[in-house]
Amino acid sequence: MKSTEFIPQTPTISNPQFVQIENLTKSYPTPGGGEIVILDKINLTIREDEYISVIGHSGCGKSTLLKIVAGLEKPTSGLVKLDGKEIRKPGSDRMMVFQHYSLLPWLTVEGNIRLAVDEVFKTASIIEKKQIVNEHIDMVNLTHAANKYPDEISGGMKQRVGIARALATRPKMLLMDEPFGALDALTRRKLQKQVLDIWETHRQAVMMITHDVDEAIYMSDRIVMMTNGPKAKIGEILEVPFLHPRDRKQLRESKEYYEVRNHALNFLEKYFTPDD
Ligand SMILES: Nc1ncnc2c1ncn2[C@@H]1O[C@H](COP(=O)(O)OP(=O)(O)OP(=O)(O)O)[C@@H](O)[C@H]1O
Repeated sequence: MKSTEFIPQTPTISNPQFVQIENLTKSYPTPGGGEIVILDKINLTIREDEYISVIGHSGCGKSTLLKIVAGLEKPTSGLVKLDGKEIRKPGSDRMMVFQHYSLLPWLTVEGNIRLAVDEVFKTASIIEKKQIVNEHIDMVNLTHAANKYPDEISGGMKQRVGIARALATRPKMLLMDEPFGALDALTRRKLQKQVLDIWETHRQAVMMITHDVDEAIYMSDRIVMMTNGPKAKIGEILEVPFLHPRDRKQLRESKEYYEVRNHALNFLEKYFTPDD
């Protein structure tokens, strides 16, 4: 028996209202001098260790919602709080992963991650920073490519660098906008698993936009389903009734998986418009 088994485990209490989106509305001006309401009175809370997916038809305002939580856009009315504090601008407590990798081409894999670590851990020693960088390169299995430049690695590897870069700054929340959307099917599956493995060991709040219902079910605790825009609302929130860690094959063998899947697909179908 390992000695650690005698150590009493302190139950971790996760803040159920870590992220609070309250009555959030977002409008944009129209060329005619009016305004168009994109998001209409959105209310949502996210737990400190919860993985949320957001699905909805193209143009309904998913990215706009994510950008407001990131602090890149301001709500027209309503607010978003993170850990009790109102979000007014971007901060290192929230990191984003985009569909397109946004790496600096003149820096190596290590250099790209190092830049973010230097920016956030200003007072850490060189050795500490190097350790953080190496740990995260290793976490996404890129140690062999640490000295390569972005144009020398594949799309999947670039996305792993983007994920390692976001995680290396130890954010309280990870915001991902279709992070696997640009990848081929096999790479996408591998990276979904890798991200889920990392999240299962280092739980944090995640908000991920996806168009893929299977991805949402495999990865998230709840699926936020948005109605079509303009004036998009949260139509329904679907609980995903599977414990972590998850195994894709076991999920597919369960009847509940298809119930959840059909429920989500029926929701999307209901809001389908022919020009989608
Ligand atoms: N800066 C802006 N000014 C005016 N309108 C905008 C602006 N940004 C987004 N919009 C509009 O807001 C709506 C929602 O856009 P958003 O990108 O959030 O949708 P989405 O659900 O993420 O779409 P997709 O799934 O296609 O990425 C769209 O009609 C878009 O044209």
